[in-house]
Amino acid sequence: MFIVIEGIDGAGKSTQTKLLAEWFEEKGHEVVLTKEPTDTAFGKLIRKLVLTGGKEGIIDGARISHEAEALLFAADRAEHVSKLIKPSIEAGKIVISDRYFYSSLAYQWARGLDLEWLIDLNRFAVRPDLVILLDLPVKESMKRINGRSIKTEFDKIVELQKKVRENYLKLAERFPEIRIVNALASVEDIHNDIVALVEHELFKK
Ligand SMILES: Nc1ncnc2c1ncn2[C@@H]1O[C@H](COP(=O)(O)OP(=O)(O)O)[C@@H](O)[C@H]1O
Ligand SMILES: Cc1cn([C@H]2C[C@H](O)[C@@H](COP(=O)(O)OP(=O)(O)O)O2)c(=O)[nH]c1=O
Repeated sequence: MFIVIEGIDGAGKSTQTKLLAEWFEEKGHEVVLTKEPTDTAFGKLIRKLVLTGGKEGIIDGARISHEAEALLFAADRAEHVSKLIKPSIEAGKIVISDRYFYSSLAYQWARGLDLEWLIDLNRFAVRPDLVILLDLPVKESMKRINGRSIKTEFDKIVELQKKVRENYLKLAERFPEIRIVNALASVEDIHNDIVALVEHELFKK
């Protein structure tokens, strides 16, 4: 089974992926908890070039293009799918990813790239059984992020986060595997909502 948790920065993805992994482990399942961008060389390159917003991202004095950004995230994902996600699913493990293909659609589309191109670029990405979209207003997520020490370039741009949120909600209309969960609730209530969705998916299967 392959489950993805999506949402804008500060929605509660890392918090909920850990709780869901523990829930599966308590039921005796073997869980692979992963994230995008990954911690491989590709993920490190992305953080260096894209997320710092600092001088590392500058090549010949200009920030890398949005197209190059999208290609980097897709390259990281191609390795992630072939080396970790697919083999783990085939081995009968529960894979839970903090961000995946839908982040590329929501964020790079917000950066002005063509949605159909982004979907084509990621056609190799095996589709999850369930995608949990943690949805909340940006003013709340910003409050949560401000409590965090390290901020990425994306975190700080409120306008971008608003566009990303709108994009996610549009994607939820297009991709039936996406389920929207109210991320304004308490950590425990969100976890219970996610468990209810997972149980439904497990029994439905
Ligand atoms: N339901 C919640 N209500 C209030 N604060 C939360 C909730 N879930 C997470 N947080 C806090 O908000 C911040 C962002 O949570 P995190 O899980 O890191 O979000 P993300 O991974 O989506 O960026 C953290 O400080 C976390 O403790
Ligand atoms: C996976 C992915 C992330 N992103 C953005 C979303 C986040 O703002 C940023 C980093 O993701 P984030 O989840 O914050 O990673 P970390 O916690 O390691 O910093 O990258 C994209 O723009 N496209 C993608 O395909």
